[in-house]
Amino acid sequence: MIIIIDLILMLIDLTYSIISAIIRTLLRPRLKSVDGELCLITGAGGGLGRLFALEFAKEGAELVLWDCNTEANELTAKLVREKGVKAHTYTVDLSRRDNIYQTAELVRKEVGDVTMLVNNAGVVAGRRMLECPDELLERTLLVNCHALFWMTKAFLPHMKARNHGHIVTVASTLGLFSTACVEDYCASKFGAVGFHESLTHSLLAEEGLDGIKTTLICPYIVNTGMFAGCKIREELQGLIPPLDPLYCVQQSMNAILSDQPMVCIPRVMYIAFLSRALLPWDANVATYRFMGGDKCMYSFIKTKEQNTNGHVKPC
Ligand SMILES: NC(=O)C1=CN([C@@H]2O[C@H](COP(=O)(O)OP(=O)(O)OC[C@H]3O[C@@H](n4cnc5c(N)ncnc54)[C@H](OP(=O)(O)O)[C@@H]3O)[C@@H](O)[C@H]2O)C=CC1
Ligand SMILES: CC1=C(/C=C/C(C)=C/C=C/C(C)=C/C=O)C(C)(C)CCC1
Repeated sequence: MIIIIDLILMLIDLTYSIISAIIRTLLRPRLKSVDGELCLITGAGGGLGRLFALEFAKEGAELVLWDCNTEANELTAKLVREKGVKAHTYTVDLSRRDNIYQTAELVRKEVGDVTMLVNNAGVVAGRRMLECPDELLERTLLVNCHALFWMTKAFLPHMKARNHGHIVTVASTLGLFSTACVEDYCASKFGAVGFHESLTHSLLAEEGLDGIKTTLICPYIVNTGMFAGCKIREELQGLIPPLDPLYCVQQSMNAILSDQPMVCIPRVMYIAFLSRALLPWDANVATYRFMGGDKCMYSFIKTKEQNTNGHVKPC
């Protein structure tokens, strides 16, 4: 008998979530205020990270900016301060767990408890696996995936103590479906998606933690330079163009500020995600070949080779 009641309650919940998701998609959802929040952004010296900092500053959040590139990070801080917002910079190598924990402690002492965490920093080896130094492949996993564990372990306890906070994971569409020649990146982003989802389930399952929100962001190619050269079949490029970084960040901000659990940017990427799960493997291979998704990284790898001259930029 109880199971029947539970089943009816579950079906009501399910219908309600579908209807509210549709309404959220069609109407403009109410956005929360982040005025007075302490927001930490990793990779703040780079493309999306800097734009996230500027958007959060516009919304009135105080900022803690982490990057391994001190100069680029200071420039972000300068731009943020010009908006009359406080910004605190830290030079951190996210591939080093000890460095993350030490810097987190320093932030707690010098600034206070972080209430919003935007795990944005990411790297990609950009070489064919068999020709790539092991350390470079390993670095992708450390920065894009392992660092999520250490960041969460460092900052979640204080959010839990106050039942207040928000953890944002900037993953990728390549965390939902994959392509050739980016094994390190796909493994790390699939890992990031899995980590994020499990963390979200853990928070939902624990009583009294309804004040801690999570958002997973899965963008397609963004014109920041990170994936310069990556392209699909020429005739289809106009149909699914690379994203403008500001558009990507504004769409992400809408998702974050409306406490949306996940967003694919652009929305058409949900179709690729769904077809990966629903269609037979060979059917996906056929659509990849037709759309140029199978070899989309070839020119990226070539461009990266030319830009770096075969050298690895140390963090
Ligand atoms: N660009 C794209 O097409 C897409 C990007 N994404 C994801 O979005 C996020 C942001 O990407 P994007 O802005 O394009 O990337 P960028 O390379 O422009 O910026 C990344 C920033 O992170 C910093 N960083 C790299 N490694 C470390 C490290 N070990 N410790 C601390 N900071 C580090 C970089 O510093 P430095 O410059 O010195 O290396 C850089 O400032 C990433 O997670 C990426 O995977 C998702 C989908 C598409
Ligand atoms: C594989 C594939 C596609 C191409 C996807 C690309 C090119 C994704 C690039 C993503 C990047 C660069 C993410 C970075 O984090 C299509 C055409 C959508 C069709 C379905 C299969």
